[in-house]
Amino acid sequence: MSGDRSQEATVASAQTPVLEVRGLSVATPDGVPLVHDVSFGLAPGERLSLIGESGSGKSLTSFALTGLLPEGLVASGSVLLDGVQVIGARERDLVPLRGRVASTVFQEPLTALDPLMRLGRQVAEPLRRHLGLRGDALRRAVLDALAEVGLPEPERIARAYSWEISGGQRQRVAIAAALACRPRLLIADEPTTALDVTVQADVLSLLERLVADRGMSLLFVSHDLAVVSRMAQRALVLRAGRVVEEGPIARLLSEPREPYTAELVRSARELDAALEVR
Ligand SMILES: Nc1ncnc2c1ncn2[C@@H]1O[C@H](COP(=O)(O)OP(=O)(O)OP(=O)(O)O)[C@@H](O)[C@H]1O
Repeated sequence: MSGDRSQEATVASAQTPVLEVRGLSVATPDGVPLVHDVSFGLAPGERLSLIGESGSGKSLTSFALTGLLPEGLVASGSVLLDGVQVIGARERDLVPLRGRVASTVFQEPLTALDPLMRLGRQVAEPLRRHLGLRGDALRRAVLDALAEVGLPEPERIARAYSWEISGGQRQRVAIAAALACRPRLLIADEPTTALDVTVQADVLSLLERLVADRGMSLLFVSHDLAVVSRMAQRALVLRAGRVVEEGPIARLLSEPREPYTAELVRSARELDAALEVR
């Protein structure tokens, strides 16, 4: 009987949408709208991208999903994360969701990592808090998490500080910490923009592999259409805080309906062509 019930619970959780966003808006304290009426959903294992030029509201939208908006900004509408309402929730009700249900990897790993704390402790933190691991089990889980993101010599990296390793390695450590507790959703906000071009491709391959192997849902935030078309199946195009177009990426690239999307596609192609000429 209890076996049946636990099986039912697993099935129900696999079917619950990971994320359901309805009419999400973000405004300044004096009411200036920065994000307006954004809606979308993410099914288990689905990969969606938010694209748009700088300042279009991609980051504020992604911060609002886990209640991480900058001080003073106000979110309204509805964000159901694994069935839990994020808008208006108390901070102490959101903490258990971050890292456990949804994790964010940011553009600049230096801001995600504490320069005064050994990297191993930073990967250990979510494993201790969410999974209650201690002692040897915790040490092993930290080394496994570092090895899984392709870091050589995980023991050395665990003892190092963030300023002692390269930018690409730092982003791998940030990914290890974000994914240590096997969240259902990864929010990746321009995760390779701050990295050298040679390292970018490796980090994208790593994210692709982890998302596929674990059947995670992915919200991939980027201004770079080439990267987006590799990482996601569907995209929302944001402009000045509003969704102007959405659909499968192949269709957005071949038949953009909005002039703004067409412009994004055109500048991406121009950049590609310029690189080929060189
Ligand atoms: N704390 C804040 N207070 C007031 N306005 C803000 C704040 N943070 C962001 N904004 C404004 O909100 C708009 C959307 O910003 P957001 O960072 O979401 O854009 P973005 O599309 O992620 O751009 P980028 O790719 O440059 O990060 C911008 O006009 C930005 O100036």
